[in-house]
Amino acid sequence: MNPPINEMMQSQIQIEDDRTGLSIETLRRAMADNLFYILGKYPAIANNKDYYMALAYTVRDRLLHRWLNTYEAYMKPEVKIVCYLSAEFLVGPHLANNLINLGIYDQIRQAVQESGLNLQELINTEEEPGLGNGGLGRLAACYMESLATLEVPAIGYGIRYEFGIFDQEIREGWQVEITDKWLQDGNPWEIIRPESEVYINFGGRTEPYQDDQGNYRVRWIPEYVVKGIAYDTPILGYKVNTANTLRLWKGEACESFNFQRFNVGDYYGAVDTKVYSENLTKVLYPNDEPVQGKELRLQQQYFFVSCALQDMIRIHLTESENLDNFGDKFAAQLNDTHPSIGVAELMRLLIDVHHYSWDQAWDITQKTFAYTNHTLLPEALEKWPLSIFGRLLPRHLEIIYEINRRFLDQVRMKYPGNNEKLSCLSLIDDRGEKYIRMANLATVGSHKVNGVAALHSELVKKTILRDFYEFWPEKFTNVTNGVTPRRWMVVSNPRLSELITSRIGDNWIKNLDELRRLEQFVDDGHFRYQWREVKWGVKQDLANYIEDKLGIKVSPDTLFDVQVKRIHEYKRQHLNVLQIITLYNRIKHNPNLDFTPRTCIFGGKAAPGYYMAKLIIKLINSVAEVVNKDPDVRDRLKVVFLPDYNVTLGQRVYPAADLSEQISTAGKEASGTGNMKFSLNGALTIGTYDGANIEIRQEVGEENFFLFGLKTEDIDQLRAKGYNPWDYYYNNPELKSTLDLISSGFFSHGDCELFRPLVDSLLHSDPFFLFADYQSYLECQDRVSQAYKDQEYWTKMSILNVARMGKFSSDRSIKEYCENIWYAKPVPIEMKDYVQADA
Ligand SMILES: [N-]=[N+]=N[C@]1([C@H](N)O)O[C@H](CO)[C@@H](O)[C@H](O)[C@H]1O
Repeated sequence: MNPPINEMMQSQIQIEDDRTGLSIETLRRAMADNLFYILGKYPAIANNKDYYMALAYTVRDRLLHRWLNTYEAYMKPEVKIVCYLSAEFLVGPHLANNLINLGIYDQIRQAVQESGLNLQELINTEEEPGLGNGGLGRLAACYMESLATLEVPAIGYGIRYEFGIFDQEIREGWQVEITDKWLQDGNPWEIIRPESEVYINFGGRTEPYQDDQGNYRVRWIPEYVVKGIAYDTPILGYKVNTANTLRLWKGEACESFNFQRFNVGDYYGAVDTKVYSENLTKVLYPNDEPVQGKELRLQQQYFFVSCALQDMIRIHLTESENLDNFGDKFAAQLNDTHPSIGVAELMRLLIDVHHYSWDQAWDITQKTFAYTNHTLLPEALEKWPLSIFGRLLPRHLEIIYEINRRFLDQVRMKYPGNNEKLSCLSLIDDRGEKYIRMANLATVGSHKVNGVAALHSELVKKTILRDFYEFWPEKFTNVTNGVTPRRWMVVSNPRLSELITSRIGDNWIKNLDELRRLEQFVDDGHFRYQWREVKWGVKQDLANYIEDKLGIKVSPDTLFDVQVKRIHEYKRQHLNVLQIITLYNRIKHNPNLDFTPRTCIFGGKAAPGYYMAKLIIKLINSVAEVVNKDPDVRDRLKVVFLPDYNVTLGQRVYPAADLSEQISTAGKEASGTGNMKFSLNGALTIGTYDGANIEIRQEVGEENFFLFGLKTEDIDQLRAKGYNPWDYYYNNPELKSTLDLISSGFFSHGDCELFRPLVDSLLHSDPFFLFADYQSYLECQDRVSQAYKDQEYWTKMSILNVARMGKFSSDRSIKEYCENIWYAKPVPIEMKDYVQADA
């Protein structure tokens, strides 16, 4: 017999309080309940991983109301949703960030403490989802967090790789890649959505036919079909009710087991479609920039994009008759060309499945899509051989031909008889083996194209997309990258955040321009003292981590000179090493040299197939081995390579830096985002006139930025008149002795061959102009050493750097995308109780 209503409501409210209450007692009980009922453990047999999971579920309970209220609010036809299509989302660990964005960090810390546990230890047990390579993937994550904090409806669409970016181990100085089993202990932050399944075709052929109304149509008869299943992760805004969704797709077999095959003993055949389908989303391609034209990569791209577009159409048709206003409901951003097949896929879905005319479909497509370019590197511009493309996506090839035919008709109109223009603008590169140019497809199919920093966007218009810019100047714009201050300041650097808040309140966390108010305290000696104390404390933490992980003793009294980012020749980690060897030589030649003690810290993964990048890692570790134990150096110079650099380690490193190395060859780093994270944590930048360095210098003031090196125009002139690295080698004794020391085998136990490929590449071609910038860099580093001696002066520059970095919040970037590209507006979420909630 059911209990009387109010008793039921009472127990319901009780349950509700248990699952959303924030009193310390309720939180403690919730953790204990989850440990028992979800993890099936009791304290005596539980470890930190179990407690972490129990806590994660406790926190998840306290965001579900926001999440479901947000989801429901977006289902209204008038609500425009931003869909961020990205092959990478480098979200980082969730727990600490969710506690900060829910505003419950202190309650949870107390509840965990009263349970006899340590919150930071539980936070450190979380395995981060490494679903990205570097800047592009992390930018997508910062943007998703800012979209939620600004209460802009958004869905992030991507791939749920079973194995993310490899874990990096360093063995005898060499990088070794370890499979990233991030899911092995389960993932409490995602919810599977079986009802979201969609079907994705591959291969086969197309067939024209006439439908019942006599319309000519085309059907696609695929060779095989894969099922796409969505896994949703909530993306919380900071202290708002909004919780947007990151919807990542996993490939599954339509039929996971074929009994007929099994019955005839064909055991592999019985599961091959299962293996094939799941392989699709098995692993992330570990290349940051250079593309690998592997068929599986194109399959991955088409898979998640088709899942996303079918899902968007399903959402639209739950509230609208047809897809006429699809471009008003959704703004789909192409995060580089990786999802650009979406242009042809939306055309296919609109024409073949929903029977729109070509022109109607094309209007909807161009209105829906916008494209962000993230790199100028020629080897990073995706182009697919027609052979692979046509075999895998026969219908899309037909559609791309038709898009191209109609587009080139327009081009002929504007440039009659100009075949050069036609072949430059064509979606098809038909010189030699034919290719589909994905950047051209993305540009033609989008209403807006943007670069990621002012210089980069100008170079996009002047170089790789020049002809398109001349054809459609109004399409091109810039949105300089940004980073979220929640993860990169509040979560990563609580001590600095508290010091800032103690002086200007905490509005800066949601309105980063407020940091400017710190300027009034730059002449306050006590504030500068507090500023240095915070930095010293964080440096001590990193020093402890380095000793614990690597057994290397470094002192927080030294200048922490840090370069962390993917290893790539254009990022010039090897120029930094040349500088270190030069400093070492100076000490060796004059041990009593007046030397500002320095700890040079590196971190970053090299793409497994990128030999030169791996050799650079080996060189860094080899130089470290010699310098760190050389008695003449007397600990005044230390070199450290931090293994397995990722978001979690970044959160340790950015707050601890004094000097941020942003030394790419001018014109090569589209933007950089690490540069912003360092500066927001009080590090001063030594950098070239490249990417967002330029805008950081403009904001913080030239006097608070250590600029060196050639600008893009200088590099172009040098290249034009013929650049001979040997000239620099013979005319600069310090450079020569530095190179000669490497060639002599001094850092490789006498093996002169080990680093020859690197030395030869520099002496014979030096494609990234290290020699040309070497002297300017060394002199700039001397200025840094001088400046660091005057700690009051350095602290003033550090405070001014933070105070003037407001522009580089990803909130500002998202506001620009909303105003100039997506035409999307905030939709504040009213919290409705699904059951009596007292959160
Ligand atoms: N691909 N890609 N490009 C990059 C980074 N490597 O991920 O995108 C990042 C995000 O836009 C940029 O900051 C960076 O300069 C650029 O090289």
